[in-house]
Amino acid sequence: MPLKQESQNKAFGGTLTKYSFASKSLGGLETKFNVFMPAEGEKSKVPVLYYLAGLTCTEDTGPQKSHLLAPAAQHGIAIVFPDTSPRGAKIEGEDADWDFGTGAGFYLNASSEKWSGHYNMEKFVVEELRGIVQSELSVDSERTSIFGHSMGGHGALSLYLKYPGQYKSASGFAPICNPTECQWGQKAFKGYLSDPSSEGPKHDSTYLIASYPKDKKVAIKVDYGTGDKFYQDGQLLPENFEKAVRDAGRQGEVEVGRREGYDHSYFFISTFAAEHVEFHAKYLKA
Ligand SMILES: N[C@@H](CCC(=O)N[C@@H](CSC=O)C(=O)NCC(=O)O)C(=O)O
Repeated sequence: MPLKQESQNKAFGGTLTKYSFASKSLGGLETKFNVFMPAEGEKSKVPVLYYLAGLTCTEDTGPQKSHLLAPAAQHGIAIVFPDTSPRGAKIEGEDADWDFGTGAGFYLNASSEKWSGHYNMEKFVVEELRGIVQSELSVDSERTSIFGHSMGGHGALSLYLKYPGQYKSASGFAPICNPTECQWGQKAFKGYLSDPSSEGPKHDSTYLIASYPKDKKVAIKVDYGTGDKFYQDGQLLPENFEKAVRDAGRQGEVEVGRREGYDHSYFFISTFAAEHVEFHAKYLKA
């Protein structure tokens, strides 16, 4: 696999390395991702977390702003930080809005003809990047979990629920919990999906939780802030997800933290970063 190393920095006793490669899932476009590898990775394969960032972010936002590296180093866990969309697909309208197209891939495979050649972030994260990370880096892919922020929180929860068993646990910082019912999700699904009303629920955690296999336990953690303007504007809808969790009889398997006064920013994420890594460490190191 022609992985090109773009940069490397020593951090918290381990390394943060940026790689690039030409992605098949993204129609051959070059993509970049960062990997935090704790010191333990030099001697043996370590568990791995995928961090999916939100709208307008890149592969650099998480490592630079989340404060996730120190707790990951403490628990001996690697973190992979992919980009949030393909870049440079040259599709008309791709750069027109900050909440659709570039920087807004929504972690699904587009089914509409216009976008489906490149906008396949689901396949990219679940299959292609995971395969590359497993074959090229010192990680134990049997011990993989996923988390993310906002659009990336939607990605983490929905991919966890769509692929039972592939991820040991999932968590979201202010995740978009019910994309078919909020403006961000409706706009994305209308653009990327050829039949949003029938396909949308298949990418929506608030619906997916009901069909998760009954013989498997769910391990999900969500935190959101009451001072988050996107929560106040109805973009996140954690209450709808909580109701779906109750209806599915999964109350004991999903933790939802309502954090008084916190907003949508990386100050909120960094406040709860260590708690989320600790949550995942329980499942990754069980
Ligand atoms: N440009 C927008 C704000 C965009 C924004 O807040 N993006 C969030 C993710 S929102 C959901 O996915 C983010 O993580 N931004 C990066 C950061 O460093 O904060 C606007 O004008 O409102």
